[in-house]
Amino acid sequence: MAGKRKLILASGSPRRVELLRQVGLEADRLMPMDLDESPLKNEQPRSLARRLATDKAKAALDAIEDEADWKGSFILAADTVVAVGRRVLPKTEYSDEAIAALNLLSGRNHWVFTGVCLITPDRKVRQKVVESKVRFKRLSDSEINAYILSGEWRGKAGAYAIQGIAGSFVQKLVGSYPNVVGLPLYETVQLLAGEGMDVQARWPEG
Ligand SMILES: Cc1cn([C@H]2C[C@H](O)[C@@H](COP(=O)(O)OP(=O)(O)OP(=O)(O)O)O2)c(=O)[nH]c1=O
Repeated sequence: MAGKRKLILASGSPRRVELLRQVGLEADRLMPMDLDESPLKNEQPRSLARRLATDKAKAALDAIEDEADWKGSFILAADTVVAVGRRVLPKTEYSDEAIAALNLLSGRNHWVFTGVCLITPDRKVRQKVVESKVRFKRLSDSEINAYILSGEWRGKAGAYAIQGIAGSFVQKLVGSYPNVVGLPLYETVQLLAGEGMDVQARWPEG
């Protein structure tokens, strides 16, 4: 019966909705979960991505506790973390922190980790962390200033969005492009299918 279960996306991210839709999966419900996303002391970027994805999914599970119609749903959540070495870059809110982050990324490799958590209808908790290595070209001050004016860095992990102007900063990407945007598609669909979702039955007809 898991094939017919509903899918809750524990997210408020329009990018995650769009990425799921791209592979023929429409979430039946969106549940943005507002959590404190600060890293714990000495927490590695990969562990942070896994923990936050899991906390978002579990928070959604708690929230539907009294909703009989949604109890046996799949719950999917994700969290994307940008890191240089062990250092986690913030989701930038202010231009000075965005300038600092972009200077750090300039001419270097960094890692993007996206944690994905799936809670199954029988409440098993499945997790994956997908990593991608991204190399930015060297950014001049004038490029950084112009990028700041674009506003595309606002609220973004690592102060950039690869799906926008910053796509032109990327010299090399080893891993998964949708993972950098916010949801690794191959791994997410593997997780869902592996836990009994009839993925193809959800594909739209054209
Ligand atoms: C590196 C990178 C980050 N981002 C953004 C997406 C997110 O805003 C942010 C990662 O934050 P997340 O906490 O993973 O996601 P979110 O807060 O947007 O959504 P949710 O409700 O699911 O928690 O970085 C991009 O859009 N493109 C990129 O290339």
